[in-house]
Amino acid sequence: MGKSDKKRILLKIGSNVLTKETNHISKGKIEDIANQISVLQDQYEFVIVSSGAIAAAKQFVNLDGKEVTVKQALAAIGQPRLMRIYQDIFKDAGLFTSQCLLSYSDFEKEQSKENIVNTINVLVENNYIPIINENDTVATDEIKFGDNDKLGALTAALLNVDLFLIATNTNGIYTKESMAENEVSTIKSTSDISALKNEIEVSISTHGTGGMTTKIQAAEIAQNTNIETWIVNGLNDNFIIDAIKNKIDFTKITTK
Ligand SMILES: Nc1ncnc2c1ncn2[C@@H]1O[C@H](COP(=O)(O)OP(=O)(O)O)[C@@H](O)[C@H]1O
Ligand SMILES: N[C@@H](CCC(=O)OP(=O)(O)O)C(=O)O
Repeated sequence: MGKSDKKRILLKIGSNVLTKETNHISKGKIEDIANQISVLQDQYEFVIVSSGAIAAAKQFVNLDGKEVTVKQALAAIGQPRLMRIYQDIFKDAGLFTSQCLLSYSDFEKEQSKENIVNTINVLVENNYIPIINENDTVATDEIKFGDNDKLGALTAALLNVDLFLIATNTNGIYTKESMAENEVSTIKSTSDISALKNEIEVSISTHGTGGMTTKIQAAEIAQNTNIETWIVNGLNDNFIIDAIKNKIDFTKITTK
């Protein structure tokens, strides 16, 4: 089978977006993503890195304790539930889904890397959208640090995608001045990762999360393999299409 001439997008969707900042998975958000993929599918093919396993479990089960093993158990309970929600909603939009569970260490072994690429290529060629999450039973990196950004970047680099799109809950990366003044202003385009890191240092304490730091590290991994990263507000409907059409503010981290 020949390689398609479609542009390949690695779409990373964080728990904040998937839950629309509530305590349950938003079917409306998954519908929004499915509808956009269906509109774009003639020109773009998608590989998804999706968080949300723990959130999907928490909405119906309560396990005692806050330690990592409890989170791992919650992820094991929630992952099939999350996948069923994806499968049902994507099917209604005429799309097929598949699940791949990966961990960082898989990206350190040549054989595993080759196997990942081959499997994902067959899935995509046959129109089964791969939905990737960390294999939380065997690896705890992402649930310890609370983000799938690095997993998204490693996958984007391994697959040599055309675009790495991180869907989060802000209109991209804001300048530290604008955050301090409470009138946020998006950094629209830059290739200067170290300058971006400086913007964030102060902003983290303002907002009290390290969320953007891991996104910038992820963008750096992508940039090192010549891939552009877009950080887009996934809470808004139609965010992928609107970003492609340049109708919304978001941050582009361009290649050097
Ligand atoms: N300069 C900045 N611009 C935008 N958001 C920032 C900045 N610095 C820190 N943040 C924080 O990063 C958060 C996004 O990261 P995170 O909470 O990990 O989301 P996700 O679940 O999408 O991975 C924002 O909601 C914001 O609180
Ligand atoms: N892999 C886990 C946790 C990953 C996580 O929380 O990441 P993110 O929402 O991207 O910051 C899950 O699916 O719940």
